[in-house]
Amino acid sequence: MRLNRLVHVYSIPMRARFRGITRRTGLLFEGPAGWGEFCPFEEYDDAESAAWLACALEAAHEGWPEPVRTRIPVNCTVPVVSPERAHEIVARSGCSTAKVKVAESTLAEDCARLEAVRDALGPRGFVRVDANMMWDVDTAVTAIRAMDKAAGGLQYAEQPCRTLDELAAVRRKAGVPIAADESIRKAEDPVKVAVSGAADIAVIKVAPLGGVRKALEVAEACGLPCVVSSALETSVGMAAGVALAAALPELEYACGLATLQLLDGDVTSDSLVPVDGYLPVLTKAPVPDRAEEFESGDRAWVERYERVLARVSR
Ligand SMILES: O=C(O)CCC(=O)c1ccccc1C(=O)O
Ligand SMILES: [Mg+2]
Repeated sequence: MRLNRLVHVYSIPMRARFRGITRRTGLLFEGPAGWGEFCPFEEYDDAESAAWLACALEAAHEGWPEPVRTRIPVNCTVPVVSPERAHEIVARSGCSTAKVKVAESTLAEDCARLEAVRDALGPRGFVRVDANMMWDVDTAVTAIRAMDKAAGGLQYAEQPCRTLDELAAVRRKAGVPIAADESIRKAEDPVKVAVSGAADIAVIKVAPLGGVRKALEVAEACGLPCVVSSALETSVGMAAGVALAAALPELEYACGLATLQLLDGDVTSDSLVPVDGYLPVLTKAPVPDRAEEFESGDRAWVERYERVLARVSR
């Protein structure tokens, strides 16, 4: 495959630290079908990054399957911030579902943040938490029960522990539905992983799963209701997640695609930020007409892209 001509390497500061990072970096390129975004996290090796490139190549060279809906309900995402800041994020978001990152601070701090989130949402909103595999079974059960009380009811708890056996045990004991995220996207073969005995909901991410078509296969194979969630892409990559959510036969839950607000800027003037809790479905990624403002000039990204490209086109 020929190297694409037009390439931008971006670096955008995060408004708050999220999953340990304070800047988001990646590469954008254009193909005959539109723009694609290649943005595996910095620590990912070339093997793990190959799926992320397959997702970007699908956007740039093939385009996406037909949507079955025109807008996507989304949750706002609350990082580890003060209760006051959490309240503000939720109240300003316009979303009726909030996902709160937990397990990075004390349980008391998580509970205080959840109380603030419930206060901002009102009694009819939905609150979910994401622990990113941080707990063992006993810690998870204790924490989830306490957080369920503090939040005035949890919609689900995402990936409380590392393994499927642990998720199944927490699911039996905690009395709150469980969602699998890392168990799917980090699996040897995401299509074959048997999550339905361990979780109630599947979180699917378009870039780590290798594109919209691959992720649709994963969604169908897992046999669970799905929540499409972002990997902190700019609007270019986010459009692929929106295309996946738009093509899923069923969509019961709000999706984790409202993460542009976590970045201090975007590469396009057509930013995919939600209005009244929904994102519009696009047929292709927006043009990154503001990429120059965030251009990092980091050649290492171009080298990474070329190495991984050689791997996927082998
Ligand atoms: O789901 C959301 O609301 C936002 C996306 C999110 O949390 C996330 C973003 C980047 C990397 C990992 C995760 C995660 O779900 O664990
Ligand atoms: Mg998660």
